[in-house]
Amino acid sequence: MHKIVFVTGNKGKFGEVKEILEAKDIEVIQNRDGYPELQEDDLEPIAAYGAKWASEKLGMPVMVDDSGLFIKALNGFPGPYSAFVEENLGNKKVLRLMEDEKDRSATFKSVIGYCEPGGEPEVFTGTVGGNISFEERGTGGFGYDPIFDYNGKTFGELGNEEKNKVSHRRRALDKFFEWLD
Ligand SMILES: O=P(O)(O)OP(=O)(O)OP(=O)(O)OC[C@H]1O[C@@H](n2cnc3c(O)ncnc32)[C@H](O)[C@@H]1O
Ligand SMILES: [Mg+2]
Repeated sequence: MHKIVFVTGNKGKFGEVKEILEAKDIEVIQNRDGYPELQEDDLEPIAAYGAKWASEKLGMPVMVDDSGLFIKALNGFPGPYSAFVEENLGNKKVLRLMEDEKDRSATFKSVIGYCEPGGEPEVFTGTVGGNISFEERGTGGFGYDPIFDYNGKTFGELGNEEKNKVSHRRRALDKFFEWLD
């Protein structure tokens, strides 16, 4: 049986990952110490570096999840700056930026970084396409979920179980499981 430390300060991410991993008989423990986040245009190098750094520091197999929302009409913004934008601007301001945009398409992306002490990091990427809604809807999930419309319902309206079947995070974790086996 695998036992993995998930380094994240995000309660929503941890809850989702725990549910998905436990169904696969993988034990996951949260560590909130964080890791140095590289300033990069994409998420893969950030997740790879974070996983390597934290596994060496903790001396255990570690996973991290660097994720973000890429909005087409905003040239991929907030992308790697998703955490900063969520904390400092919030969903209402993102909706304001999108006020006059007809093309509402957006991609959620999750990059799982995994590393064992002394090893090299692996990364697994999952994406899901949707549209930025015109208003916040739903109270489930976290972060950008209330403004990400997937087939007519926002991730905030879907509920955890449904979100976990189709989310970017789920798709990245499925690749991770395939590799782990
Ligand atoms: O400690 P870490 O794991 O870094 O937690 P974080 O919240 O800082 O996470 P990121 O650096 O990966 O930034 C991603 C941002 O995108 C948001 N986000 C990521 N996945 C999401 C999801 O499934 N639904 C809604 N928002 C999401 C998340 O809340 C952050 O604001
Ligand atoms: Mg972060």
